[in-house]
Amino acid sequence: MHSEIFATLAALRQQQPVVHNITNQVVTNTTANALLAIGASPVMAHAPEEMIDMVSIANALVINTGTPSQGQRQAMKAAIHAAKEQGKPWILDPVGAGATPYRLELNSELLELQPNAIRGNASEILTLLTGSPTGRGVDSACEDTFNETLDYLQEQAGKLKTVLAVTGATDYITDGNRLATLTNGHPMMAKVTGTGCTATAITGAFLASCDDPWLAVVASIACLGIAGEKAAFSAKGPGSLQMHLLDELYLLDEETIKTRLSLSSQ
Ligand SMILES: Nc1ncnc2c1ncn2[C@@H]1O[C@H](COP(=O)(O)OP(=O)(O)OP(=O)(O)O)[C@@H](O)[C@H]1O
Ligand SMILES: Cc1ncsc1CCO
Ligand SMILES: [Mg+2]
Repeated sequence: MHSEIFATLAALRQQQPVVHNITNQVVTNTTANALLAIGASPVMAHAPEEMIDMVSIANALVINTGTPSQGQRQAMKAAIHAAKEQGKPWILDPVGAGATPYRLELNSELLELQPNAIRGNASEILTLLTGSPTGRGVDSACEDTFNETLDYLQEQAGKLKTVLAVTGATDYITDGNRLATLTNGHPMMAKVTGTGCTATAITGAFLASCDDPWLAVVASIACLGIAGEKAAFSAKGPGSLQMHLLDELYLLDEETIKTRLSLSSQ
């Protein structure tokens, strides 16, 4: 599958999609730089007054609930409605969905607006799907047992007509019919805040450049995992990992994807 993944990345680099992000205060800079490194054109905007105009110049919308204010909540809904009207894909990152009742309520509201894809860690995705909080803040607390719930994940993706991506040591991506399991990446990636938010942001770019949303999400998560494990070779710790990750996203080529891809799909 490496050639389909590279073709998807090549299409993204050719198109340089504009990706509109309504995201959290922690990762705004990191995710903008990751989008530039992979070949997209980021714009970060959350004033409710400019949402319709901003969506109209964008090719995809990324919604991340990491630091959700009341104003952002309003902006998110306005932007999502505009994206749906204009037939543009949008992706949800339900950051810390189970951390507080406010976050769970907001994320449940956003789920009802039918995202084209949803990416989170195991706790966030299970919280969102079941409505019962799990996890610790923005970090996952149920990854070890996640593979027991894969049938449920597939069933929910089919029911919600979306692509669900659960990331962690192993990444699972399903649209209800197809399931990809990826084991690229490196444990140090979890020691840099916002690597998951980066996964979601670049997935917005892949969704803009690929007609098959499942393939777009698989390609995105595979590219990040491969770039992350390569970055970890040259990194001394989380600080330099963050810097090397941007370089590896920028340098990613077909040969690297071919030799490093660790994916099974069914
Ligand atoms: N133990 C691990 N081994 C390999 N790769 C990992 C590991 N933990 C995370 N990753 C990779 O790191 C990236 C982010 O995934 P993660 O599940 O940590 O996101 P997250 O919890 O939403 O992060 P954040 O909230 O900080 O943005 C994914 O590409 C994932 O594959
Ligand atoms: C640490 C943190 N807190 C809110 S959002 C965020 C970034 C990782 O999700
Ligand atoms: Mg996250």
